[in-house]
Amino acid sequence: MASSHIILPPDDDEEEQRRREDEEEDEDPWARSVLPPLAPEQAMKAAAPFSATCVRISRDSYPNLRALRDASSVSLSDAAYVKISEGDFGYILDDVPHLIDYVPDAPTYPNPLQDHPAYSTVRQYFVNEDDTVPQKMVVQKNSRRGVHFRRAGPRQRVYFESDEVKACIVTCGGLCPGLNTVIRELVCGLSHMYNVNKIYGIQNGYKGFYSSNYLTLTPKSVDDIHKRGGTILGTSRGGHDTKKIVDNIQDRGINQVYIIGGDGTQKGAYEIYKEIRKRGLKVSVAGVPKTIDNDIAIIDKSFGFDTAVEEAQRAIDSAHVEACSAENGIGLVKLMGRYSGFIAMYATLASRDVDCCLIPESPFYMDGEGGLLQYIEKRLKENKHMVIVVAEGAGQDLIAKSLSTSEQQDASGNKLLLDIGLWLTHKIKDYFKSKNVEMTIKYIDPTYMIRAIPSNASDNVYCTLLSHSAIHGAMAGYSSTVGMVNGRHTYIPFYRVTSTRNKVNITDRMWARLLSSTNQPSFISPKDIDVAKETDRIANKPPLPTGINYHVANSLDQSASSSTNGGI
Ligand SMILES: Nc1ncnc2c1ncn2[C@@H]1O[C@H](COP(=O)(O)OP(=O)(O)O)[C@@H](O)[C@H]1O
Ligand SMILES: O=P(O)(O)OC[C@H]1O[C@](O)(COP(=O)(O)O)[C@@H](O)[C@@H]1O
Ligand SMILES: [Mg+2]
Repeated sequence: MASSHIILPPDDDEEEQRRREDEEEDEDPWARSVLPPLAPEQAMKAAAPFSATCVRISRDSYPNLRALRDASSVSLSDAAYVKISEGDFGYILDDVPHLIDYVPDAPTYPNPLQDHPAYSTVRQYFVNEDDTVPQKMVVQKNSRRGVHFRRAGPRQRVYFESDEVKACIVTCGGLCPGLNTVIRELVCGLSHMYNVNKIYGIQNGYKGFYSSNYLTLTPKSVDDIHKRGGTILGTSRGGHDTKKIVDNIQDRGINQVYIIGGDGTQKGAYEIYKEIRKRGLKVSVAGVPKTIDNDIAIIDKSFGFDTAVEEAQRAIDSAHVEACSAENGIGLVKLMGRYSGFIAMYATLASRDVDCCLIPESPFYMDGEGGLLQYIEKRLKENKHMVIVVAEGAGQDLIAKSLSTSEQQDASGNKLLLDIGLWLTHKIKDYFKSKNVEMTIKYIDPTYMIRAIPSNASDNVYCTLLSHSAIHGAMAGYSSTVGMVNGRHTYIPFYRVTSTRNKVNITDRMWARLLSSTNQPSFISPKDIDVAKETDRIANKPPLPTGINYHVANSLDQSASSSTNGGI
């Protein structure tokens, strides 16, 4: 496959001079992009695992970099870490960093799996270095091949000897079913597949790197933890002090860091990686994305999500029973989902007993024609009972307005939510009281119950595969987040999973299915739909703009590059 790596320009005088000129012309900070710490020869080596041709980006390419930034939300400081390659027919590899990007002489060793009695029998067990997975599956005849991620899995050669590995595992952020399974599978996978026996658990999230003892983990000590909810390591919000964390990694000789957590955690993992790289340490950083809200970008689905949706059914069933057993009974269930309403949407679709689902992505209003109260009244008249599911992040603007409270944050900087369930309960009660209509409302808040349980069978298997991908990647010298993309396991650059958030798209067919199953009003005007479509169009813009010159030998033909969706 013909491909080329984009390497930002080295810091030589001539370039410097040109950059200064550019600065004067153009105040866009991207044009003054920080230069990478790599010399071109090192960069060439860095590309070696992908057998690519490295190409320096010249001054002429700055506009392209700016466009890349605009299209994929790459921040200025990320520029030096982005590894983009191009191939035939619009193929783009959004690659992940590798140890030899900055430790060019790191030795390699044969993968011990080849002598493993179970794995050595697998035909084609090792992943081909050139294997990549497309981000978008649906294409047209003339589509460009679009963005790809490196396929996860065991490599023929690894960058660590088994004896040399000192691994640590940390869990951060809120709970999620499956955390213990991931911990277990990381410990057992490292031990059973790669004969690693120095594995440590960091207690209570990021701050545990510098404030607590490290726990020794063995396959025996984690043997049955997957049957328990929560995390045996403990977790926390806040406390990410990059310098202190990396000081401890360095002092204790840790060379593989496994970080399980959500979007905030993956941002933290990226900071740790950058500091490790700055110090030239031979350390792999592997992020395993965790989020009960399913709001991490790029990946198909987060582990624990299915378990959470399943558990939510029990609350909805109870709400339904309560509602059916009363005159004008309403069952109201609040589910998690700070910014994204996936749990509420899937739990509603699965249940079929829900008459209205409210999520943060779809603003609603209470009073007047087409409002929530009018709909509830109509539904009770028709059916004598109803069930409402609300995601905790929905309607926050309405509560804030009526209570005139100021926004508060948790230790990680996440917005602290006001209780939409309680607020709705009072509003609904007041409404019917003012109309002299008898009714009963039962508010069920199972939010913490659905994330504190152990993962179900399919999430357990998913956790195992994610953990194995993380181990294979770290052993092979990659630093990245692992994730399933279109059903295949991949290594995704940290910046890609943290630069945007996965949200329910209220202009796609899934939300329409929900509306048709509940019969609730959409609460949006045609004008709002146009705005949502436009937002969606912008969000789905290809990460690389069309028709740009990336110094690729086999550049794209004009017709392909002018396709409206950028060929992705
Ligand atoms: N931008 C960031 N840079 C570095 N660390 C971060 C960042 N955002 C969050 N973190 C750290 O990641 C950890 C978990 O973040 P949090 O948002 O609470 O949960 P989650 O990872 O589940 O989203 C916390 O310890 C927090 O300090
Ligand atoms: O655990 P806390 O601090 O009460 O926060 C609750 C939040 O945690 C979540 O369950 C998950 O959030 P994270 O992915 O950031 O961990 C949200 O749905 C919810 O809003
Ligand atoms: Mg989060």
